[in-house]
Amino acid sequence: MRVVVSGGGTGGHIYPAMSLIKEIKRKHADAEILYIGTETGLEADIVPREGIPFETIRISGFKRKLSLENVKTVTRFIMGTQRAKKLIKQFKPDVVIGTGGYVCGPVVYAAAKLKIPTVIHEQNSVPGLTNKFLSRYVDRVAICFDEAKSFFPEKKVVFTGNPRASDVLNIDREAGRSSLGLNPTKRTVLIVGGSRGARPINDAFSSVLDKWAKQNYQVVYVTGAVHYDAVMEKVKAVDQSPNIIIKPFIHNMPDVLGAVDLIVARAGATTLAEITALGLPSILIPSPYVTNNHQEKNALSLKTNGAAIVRKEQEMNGQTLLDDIDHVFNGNEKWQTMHEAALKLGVPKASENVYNALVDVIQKGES
Ligand SMILES: CC(=O)N[C@H]1[C@@H](OP(=O)(O)OP(=O)(O)OC[C@H]2O[C@@H](n3ccc(=O)[nH]c3=O)[C@H](O)[C@@H]2O)O[C@H](CO)[C@@H](O)[C@@H]1O
Repeated sequence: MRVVVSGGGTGGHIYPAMSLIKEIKRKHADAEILYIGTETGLEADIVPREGIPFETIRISGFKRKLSLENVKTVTRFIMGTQRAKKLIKQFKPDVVIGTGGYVCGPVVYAAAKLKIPTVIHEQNSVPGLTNKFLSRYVDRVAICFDEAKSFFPEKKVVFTGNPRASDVLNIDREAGRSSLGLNPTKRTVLIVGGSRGARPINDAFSSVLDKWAKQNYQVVYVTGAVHYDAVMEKVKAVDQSPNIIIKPFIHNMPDVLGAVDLIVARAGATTLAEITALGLPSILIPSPYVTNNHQEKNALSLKTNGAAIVRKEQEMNGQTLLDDIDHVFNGNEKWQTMHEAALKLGVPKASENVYNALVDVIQKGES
């Protein structure tokens, strides 16, 4: 089986692709994969690290208002499509899948024009511009929230879930614990602002640095690589507590998720797929800076089912973080109820479902 995979920019688009690649290799040990991304997205770090052949194209996203940048974007799209066509013709894939981010635009479009079977994977409840555009040309649209269905041509849609949900179930809790030096006798909360970090959450966390030390749980705090130095400056100014472990980024996130008891996070769809698969209770602070406020819609679908507490960014500060965590850990049966509600929303077979969608379009020789 020969598969071109493309998805980029942030972890939420890349990790589902990586989990799918694992599933393909589990089913076909001799499968050949080519990942097409950009030089500037997180994929340029994450994909080669896993030893997967990686090629890049240059691309940028459309601005919502008219601008000179958009003219450049169109030019890059055309050039990106030409380069993608060249790479695809050389590699000769059986199928091409895009998992979101601007880079998928030219890659999946090029594949469709070359009559190669194509699939896109939409992680969110409200799709991004690239996937909406591509849905006209592809053979299948794999979705993770029922709410996303209405944005796509009905006949192409298949509900699969997010492959990262399957991947996080193959975890080594002990490895997660020891990789961070966690105290096994204490409960742990992980605070993470999405794959690139989130300054407002960092600020809230830093504003109560002295208080974290006094809690009866331990904290793993992930700043996001670009914010690490700024957060550490503040941390150095106070006594660093053994109760807090601070990291710029976590590369073994599935193991770490398995080792913690509660997560405070943005509401990126891939994170939500992971935590529901594991039944991890969550406090979600949706990013208000994303297209159509889609993170809030992602988060509400967990809140409505009792799996998460949702806190708007404008209403969040250091004290609310402490209070919300306290509420879950010390509220009457709160943790257990949220755990059970989260588990009900998980889609553990997602990797297999997306794999089946690929096989289906190959067998039908669509396009
Ligand atoms: C700003 C933005 O546009 N964000 C979008 C992006 O988010 P973002 O990339 O932040 O998305 P997610 O929260 O969905 O996924 C983050 C992924 O990175 C992993 N991780 C994170 C931190 C870390 O230190 N280590 C690590 O491995 C997480 O486990 C997860 O697999 O894609 C998501 C999925 O389409 C969207 O829902 C988000 O709205």
